[in-house]
Amino acid sequence: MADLKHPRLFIRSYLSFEECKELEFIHKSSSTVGYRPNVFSTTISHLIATNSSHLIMPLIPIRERLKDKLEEFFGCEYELFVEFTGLISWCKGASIGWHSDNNRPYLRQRDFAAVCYLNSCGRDFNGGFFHFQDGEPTTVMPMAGDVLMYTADNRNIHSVDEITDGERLTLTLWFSRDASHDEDVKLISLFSNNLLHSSVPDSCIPLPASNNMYWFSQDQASDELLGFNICWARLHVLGGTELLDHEFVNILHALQVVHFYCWKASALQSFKVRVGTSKIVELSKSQAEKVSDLKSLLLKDTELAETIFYSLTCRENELHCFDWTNFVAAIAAWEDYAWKLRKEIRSSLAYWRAHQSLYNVQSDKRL
Ligand SMILES: O=C(O)CCC(=O)C(=O)O
Ligand SMILES: [Fe+2]
Repeated sequence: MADLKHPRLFIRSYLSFEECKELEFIHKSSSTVGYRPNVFSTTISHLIATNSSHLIMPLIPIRERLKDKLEEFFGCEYELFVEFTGLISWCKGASIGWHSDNNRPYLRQRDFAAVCYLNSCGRDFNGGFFHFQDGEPTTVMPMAGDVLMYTADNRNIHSVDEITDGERLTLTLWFSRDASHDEDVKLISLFSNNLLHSSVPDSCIPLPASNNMYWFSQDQASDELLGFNICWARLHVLGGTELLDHEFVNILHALQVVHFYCWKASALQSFKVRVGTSKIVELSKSQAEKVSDLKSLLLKDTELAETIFYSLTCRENELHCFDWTNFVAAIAAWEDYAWKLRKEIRSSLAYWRAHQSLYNVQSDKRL
């Protein structure tokens, strides 16, 4: 190990661009308001609770690779349990001062942290540099694919500068030596209840959680008079609220499909279309009224929503415009994608239950 005084590891380009994009899709279509101001998070238990368990499948091999790498580097093979896995984004105004990650009585079980950067400073957001108080590296400028691993104790006191623009996204994991804090055991029991004993017919349509999990206001204490529903806000910044019609069972369903379209279309380099060249489908009068009623109810502070969720690239005069034909194709592709993952999770669950551990069954040599 390089530095015993400050045990840490920084690896560039550990995750591929495609892995980052897939996790971005999952987060942007599933997040809830987070645990700190201007922070949003997607936890595995939330994915399970919203009938989106299958969306954890892309996380499983990444999580496993991170754990193996961390155990190897810090010399604690087979000693660690994942205590928490989450996709976490910080928007304009979010920051955190000097701290260590086990600095609260209820966080004492945390032994290590792994932070994977899923998008890039200067391109997707501004600000948000990571600093260690002592030792090398001192400062990390987050770039998509990079990973930072460090001990959760006071040998690695760190801070994150305020985000000044855009949305900074990470996959963050904490690890513990204490088996009673193994999140896998808790998650497997949630999966089992959800996927095995469900009385409702099998479906990939997400089910939104309670409204307060999606309600953002600058002052969390204020009531629902100001602020916005983050699902509506995310659709709004993509121009997608004009597309809502009978195709979508609920707002989360629309958000997943629209973000899926954004993910796949940008991979094909055909997503950014100059203003004026796209065909937008006109809604019927009654559909338009319904959307507008919902919008006024759920997007009370449009300006704030745009400040929080507009990406930097959106502002560069290049607007995201929808091509209706591609969009209809994306609806079908999203369904295929979801069912494929659903099948995978169903076939993995028996192995997970037997081992009480979430792992990549398909690549497992024991089979
Ligand atoms: O996102 C980061 O770079 C680190 C965040 C952090 O320090 C924390 O969540 O404790
Ligand atoms: Fe931290």
